[in-house]
Amino acid sequence: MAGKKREVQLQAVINNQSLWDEMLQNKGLTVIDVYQAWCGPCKAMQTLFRKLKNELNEDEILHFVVAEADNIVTLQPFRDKCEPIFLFFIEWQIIAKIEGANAPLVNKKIISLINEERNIAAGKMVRPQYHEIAFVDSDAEDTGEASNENVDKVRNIVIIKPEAMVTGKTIEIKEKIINGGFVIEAEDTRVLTETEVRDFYSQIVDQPEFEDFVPSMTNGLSYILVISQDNKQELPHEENVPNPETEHKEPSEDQHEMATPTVMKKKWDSLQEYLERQDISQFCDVEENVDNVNKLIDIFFPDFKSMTSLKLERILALLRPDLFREKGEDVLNIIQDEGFKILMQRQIVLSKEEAQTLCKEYENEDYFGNLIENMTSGPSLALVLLRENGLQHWKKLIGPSTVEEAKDNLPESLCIQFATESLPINQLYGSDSLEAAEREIQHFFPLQSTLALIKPHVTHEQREDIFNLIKEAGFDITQMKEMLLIKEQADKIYFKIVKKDFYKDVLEMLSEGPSLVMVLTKWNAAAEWRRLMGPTDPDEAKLLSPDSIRARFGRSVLRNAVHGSSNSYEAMETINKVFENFVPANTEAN
Ligand SMILES: Nc1ncnc2c1ncn2[C@@H]1O[C@H](COP(=O)(O)OP(=O)(O)OP(=O)(O)O)[C@@H](O)[C@H]1O
Repeated sequence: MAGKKREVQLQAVINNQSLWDEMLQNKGLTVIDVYQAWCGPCKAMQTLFRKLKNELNEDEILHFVVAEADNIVTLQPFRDKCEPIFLFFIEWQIIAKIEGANAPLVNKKIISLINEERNIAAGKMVRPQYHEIAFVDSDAEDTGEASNENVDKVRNIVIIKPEAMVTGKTIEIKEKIINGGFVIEAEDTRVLTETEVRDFYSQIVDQPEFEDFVPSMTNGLSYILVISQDNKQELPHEENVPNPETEHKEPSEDQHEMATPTVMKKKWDSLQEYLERQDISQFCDVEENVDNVNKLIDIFFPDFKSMTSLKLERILALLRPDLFREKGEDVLNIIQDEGFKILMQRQIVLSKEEAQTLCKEYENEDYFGNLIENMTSGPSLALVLLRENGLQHWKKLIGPSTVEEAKDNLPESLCIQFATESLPINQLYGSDSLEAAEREIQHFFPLQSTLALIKPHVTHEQREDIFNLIKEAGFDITQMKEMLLIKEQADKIYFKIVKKDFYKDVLEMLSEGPSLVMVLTKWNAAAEWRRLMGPTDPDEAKLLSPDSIRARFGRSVLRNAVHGSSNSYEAMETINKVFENFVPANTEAN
């Protein structure tokens, strides 16, 4: 009972308009936790509020209230939201708003406003001219970094031309775009139709050379990307601004440096400008006009709007070695229960440099040395997670970076749940922003290419189904051509079995019609493609891997629908023979 009484005193309940009007008479600072009747006030913040009230309220200038949005007209814009919202009320005005249970931020805000109130009362400062904040009823205003997303995001469409595709430039271009701090929101490889080429180049269709240009755009695969840049990105600190003199410098072959989370926060004037500076603008064309971009998104990515309204976000998460070893399974279960889809996962023993980059925020702590030793002592688990509002949700789920901070403010966070004796830090890591996530994913899950083949017996309809499976599995089709595989060509692909008795049957089967030969690219492509193909014998595939391509489209061991390189080394060799001039992605074999 005593505890309950304390709780009532901590936050006065405002659940109708007249109580709200009464509250407006409060002296000092009032912190309003806006809630909905159906999801209740934010419990996670009560420990912090209690602590602050004990520490700061001797002169009774700090008040906490919970206010029910459904019954108070002023709070109408906050109805139908379950994300906690905190309003800061001083002198008849709401002067600040924080969305989400961001304890450190709320803590800082309260302390600074109370200090200000005391200085004003002591005559040390004049009350500032407050500007009451406007409440906007917008779903885009959701939380933290995502607020005003549509206003602050600039989208461009980029087409990487067929002539660049055949040399494998796509991978380099994509890497540079990500390293420039841009986000690839959608991507697709396809042979453009004439109409699509005319739509994309609508500004130059009247030029005399245009008709000669069209075939060069329809004679092979193009790569189409929707790329966004966050207008709100702050300019980097002085030391992080890339030096224009050294900006073009490529890393050496054996140098796989991890981009630090802050280095790339450069706000470019435009994507076009950035591509030019990187010497890659000749391989691709950019559409920047907002109306044209929207029109082209509808043409190339009809599902884009519904996808982005879901705010599906990809992030990198990491379980540090102690946690992964002792409670990895438990954490993976929680991740899935929280609605995250695990797109990729791998165990990785971090290098010292990688550990230092990931632990940069602790570098001034006396335990930093131990931390680096611990981080490099055994495998961590790196994960790529996908979820609606993934970035914010993961941050909230794992809590702040140290146990100390989490203990007071977020006792239910994974930081506290999985705290260890050995180190006072959060055993889980997550990307800081979507831009950082893309760079970290690229670092921990480097791209690799493999050679894939669809055999002649596969019908056109089945090919389409296979393309869909390939795309759903996250592969880029980086290169593709139809080939009638006569012996000379077939030997390049099947060099491992040319001496086998059944090879003549393979040659006969391949001579029945054109095969479709492709380069597929994603992290761990060779192994992932073999997993998607399934066992060699379709009957075995039906038993062991019923969703695999061979189980679904294979007819016999010989006519088993598809082929793939055995490993990344074989892939490199074969791709070089079949697609001359093509530079495949293969960081593993480099
Ligand atoms: N005993 C056999 N009789 C007839 N054809 C066979 C036989 N064994 C393999 N093949 C054919 O030769 C291809 C290559 O054989 P290999 O042993 O390299 O199989 P794999 O590595 O599982 O499959 P792939 O190389 O096609 O991805 C198989 O995909 C299959 O079509």
